[in-house]
Amino acid sequence: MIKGQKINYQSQKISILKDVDINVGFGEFLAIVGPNGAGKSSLLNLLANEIKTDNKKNIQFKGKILSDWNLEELSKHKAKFSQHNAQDIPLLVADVVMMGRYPYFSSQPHQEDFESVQKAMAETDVVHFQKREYNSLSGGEKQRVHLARVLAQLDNEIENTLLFLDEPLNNLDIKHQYKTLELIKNYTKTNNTAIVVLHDLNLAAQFADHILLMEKGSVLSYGSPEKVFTAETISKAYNFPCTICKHPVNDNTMILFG
Ligand SMILES: Nc1ncnc2c1ncn2[C@@H]1O[C@H](COP(=O)(O)OP(=O)(O)OP(=O)(O)O)[C@@H](O)[C@H]1O
Repeated sequence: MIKGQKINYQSQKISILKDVDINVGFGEFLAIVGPNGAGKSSLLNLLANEIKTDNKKNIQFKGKILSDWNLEELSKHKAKFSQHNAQDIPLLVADVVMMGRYPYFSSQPHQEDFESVQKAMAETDVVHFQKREYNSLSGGEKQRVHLARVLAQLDNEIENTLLFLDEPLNNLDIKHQYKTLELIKNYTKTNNTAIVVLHDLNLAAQFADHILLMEKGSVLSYGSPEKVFTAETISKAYNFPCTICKHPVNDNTMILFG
């Protein structure tokens, strides 16, 4: 679906990404993890075509160089949920979700746009807020509205779409954290791909197919949760002690800190 070789990125002469290799397939759930400042958001922004750089020739999306894509066409193949969503949008909730449909109509939304909005709002449990002012919602409720917006953006006939999510669990209560990860997992089960920045390593181990662990702009480890999440690797990345064991219920890799 998307691959990049030796991705380097610098801003204001500071090197932010160094020789990052990445290859994410159709139907894959990739979690990008790592300590603060490791370069996770920068990598996501670069892959999502949201950073202006000359260095995009070595990123290919669906077999075509990322910078060669027509932007309108690209917006129907991939969507991105940002870490810092706008907190002040003077619109009703349903109209914020409709923003995801902008690539599909010019002046007035069509019936299918309204249907996509309703479907996406149901998936993220915000239907009951749809006529509320977006600005009146809580932080977690606003997050779910933006999640609905990006889902509505990718509700189309294209076979393999790609969702980028930068810390989608911020502000969410435990039930909505799990519901969101289950939603992303189900999205990947129909051959779509999700690349998700997560801070909770145990949730990453439980839901992701592969983990990309970053440290200081480079890839420290990349592979299955069992391969990446060793006590030695995690302690090195986070400079914090941990123990690895098996989750007593689902047998997934479990990390205990301290
Ligand atoms: N435009 C910029 N100019 C200078 N430095 C930058 C710029 N953008 C990012 N950085 C720096 O690059 C590093 C990586 O930032 P990035 O936001 O990608 O990290 P992150 O892994 O997503 O961190 P966090 O977990 O805190 O969100 C940080 O040290 C950050 O301060």
